[in-house]
Amino acid sequence: MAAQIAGVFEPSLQEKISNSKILVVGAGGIGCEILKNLVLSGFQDIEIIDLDTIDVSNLNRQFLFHKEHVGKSKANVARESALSFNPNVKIKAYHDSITTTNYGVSFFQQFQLVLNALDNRAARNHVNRLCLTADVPLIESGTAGYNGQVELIKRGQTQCYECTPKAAQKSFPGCTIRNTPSEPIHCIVWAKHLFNQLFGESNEDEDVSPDTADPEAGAEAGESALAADANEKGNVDRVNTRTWAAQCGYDPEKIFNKLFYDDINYLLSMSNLWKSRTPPNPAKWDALEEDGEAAAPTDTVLRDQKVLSLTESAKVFGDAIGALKDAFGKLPDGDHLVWDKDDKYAMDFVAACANIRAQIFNIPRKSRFEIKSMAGNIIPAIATTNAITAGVVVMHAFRVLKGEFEKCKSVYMRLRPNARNQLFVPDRALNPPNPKCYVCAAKPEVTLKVDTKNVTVKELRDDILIKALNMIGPDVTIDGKGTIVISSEEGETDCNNDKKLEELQIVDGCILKVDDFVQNYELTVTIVHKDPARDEPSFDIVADPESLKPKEDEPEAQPSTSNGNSKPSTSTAPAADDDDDMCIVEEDGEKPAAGSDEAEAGPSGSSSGPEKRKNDDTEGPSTKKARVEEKAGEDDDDDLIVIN
Ligand SMILES: Nc1ncnc2c1ncn2[C@@H]1O[C@H](COP(=O)(O)OP(=O)(O)OP(=O)(O)O)[C@@H](O)[C@H]1O
Ligand SMILES: [Zn+2]
Repeated sequence: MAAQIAGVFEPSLQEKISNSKILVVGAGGIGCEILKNLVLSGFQDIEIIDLDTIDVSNLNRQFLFHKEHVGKSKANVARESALSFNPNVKIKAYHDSITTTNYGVSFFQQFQLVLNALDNRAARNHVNRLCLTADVPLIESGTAGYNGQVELIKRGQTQCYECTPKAAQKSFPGCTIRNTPSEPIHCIVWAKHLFNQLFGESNEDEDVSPDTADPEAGAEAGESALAADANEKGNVDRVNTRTWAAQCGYDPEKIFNKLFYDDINYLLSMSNLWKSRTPPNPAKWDALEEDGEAAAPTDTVLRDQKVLSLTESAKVFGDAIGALKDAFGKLPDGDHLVWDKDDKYAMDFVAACANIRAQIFNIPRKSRFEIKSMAGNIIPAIATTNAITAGVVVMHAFRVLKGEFEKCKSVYMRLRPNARNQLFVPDRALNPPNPKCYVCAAKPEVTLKVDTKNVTVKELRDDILIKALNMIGPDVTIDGKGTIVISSEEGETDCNNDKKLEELQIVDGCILKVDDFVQNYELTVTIVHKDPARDEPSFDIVADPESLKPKEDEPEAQPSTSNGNSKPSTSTAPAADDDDDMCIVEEDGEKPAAGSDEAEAGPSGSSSGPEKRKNDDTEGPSTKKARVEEKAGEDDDDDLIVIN
């Protein structure tokens, strides 16, 4: 191993490599490469954590895993395979999520360095917070296709992962999904929601029935649209969708007619919606056979590539419902299916429903392959990008161990050389912390613009604090009064769950103190009431209260990257006047010295091996909902910052 061979590294680094304890979070595409690099570099004490098991689709690039490992823990198998390179290394593997309470601040404090090799924002945010609290340097990395990025996060010296707002997660307003879809993706999202309503973890926000509370439908929704059926929230849930489907024995014809005929007629009766839109055409099961088209193709290639007709989609729909009903029936009571694009019937179901709904709403239908990419938000994973990225991560690790933080400038990998002929573009300098960051600032605070009349305490906890602000178990008190609104102790404040915020005096101007014990994170939240318009979310989080001031006070526009991440004004753009060589530039214009550890360990920018494209069925298991959402909306621009 390199550190054990005299002369490869300078002696002080050699010693640090041998004596440092390193945590690798994630044993996927980048994680496998990092672990191999660490072991071959001579690290002696490594811990690795991954919550997932090995999928056959990982094998093309996660080279520590082989066919016989499919279904086994990624962390454990990665450990075993890495030990085969060097059985003398101490590697501890955890088959677990890093976001559980088992891995608190004291766990993180054991390590000299943490290396993230994750694929979702929620876990990244969490590790970011714990490393800040534990004051352990974190090297964050990610790839998206041919693009990659490595950055150092060090408390007080660099930006943290949450210093700059990330591109908003691609989500769609409920009434567009439920009432007025206009793009294929709207139908795909609706179909995934339907899957959950029938077989998955049902979620009130994922209702698929017509929404009579749609402000655009106006008063008419109440008059002519069978308002008697609507519940107080305006949803047509005469009976819970799953209960109803179970009562009718998951009969495909009945389900089809309810979703695609009755509900569509209901929507048609909300005539305000169709004043400036093409109205939908309800479809009836009986009428389909007359279409006389061939049965759905059984050949897999054809099945994936062909754009199925309404009749063909209905056939696929029927078959999928039958298979999913059987799978659901075999689960223990209270358990549910999890949508997975690699599960044939789960995917068939979504593709068929999306296409049937698209046809009804005069939206172009898509092939199963296209729907799968959109539903799974797939960006191809490229083995070479992962390998190069992991190489840069470990080079940064060496610098961190040497205390050379200023040399750990963020590095961006691109598909094509830029004007300076660089494939690896480093920032000019470290990006300093954003003093207004709602995570790493001395006194983190945000302004929450929220519909205090309609948003409930439960929504404040689940949708805002946990989902949007990425907390694990928040405790919330009203500042000044000390009233406990939300407690992380189970059941303690359940009586508040369904209360609207204003009922608890959480109104315009109110200040909340939020404390997440697991993350050791305290946040001050100032409430600003808002009345959302149609298609507008019921809340916005504004990290910088200055931006609420009138426009004339607005400061100069901040530079932003192509994915919408705006950097603080102190941030630096990738160096424009660096050396022309296709290598990582150490300082402006300075190349790694031949024979230095960087030169030895560094990836050669122009030596990309054959690129393996991710095949179409490579997304990880769907237990990782947040991951799927995260990838949505990311573009493939050369300037890309984020991250697979
Ligand atoms: N909270 C978490 N705790 C531990 N490991 C996590 C957590 N969230 C994600 N991971 C792991 O991070 C790894 C990221 O690797 P990668 O991006 O290659 O994903 P993948 O699921 O292996 O591949 P793909 O998504 O491309 O099919 C995965 O193995 C995933 O299980
Ligand atoms: Zn920050």
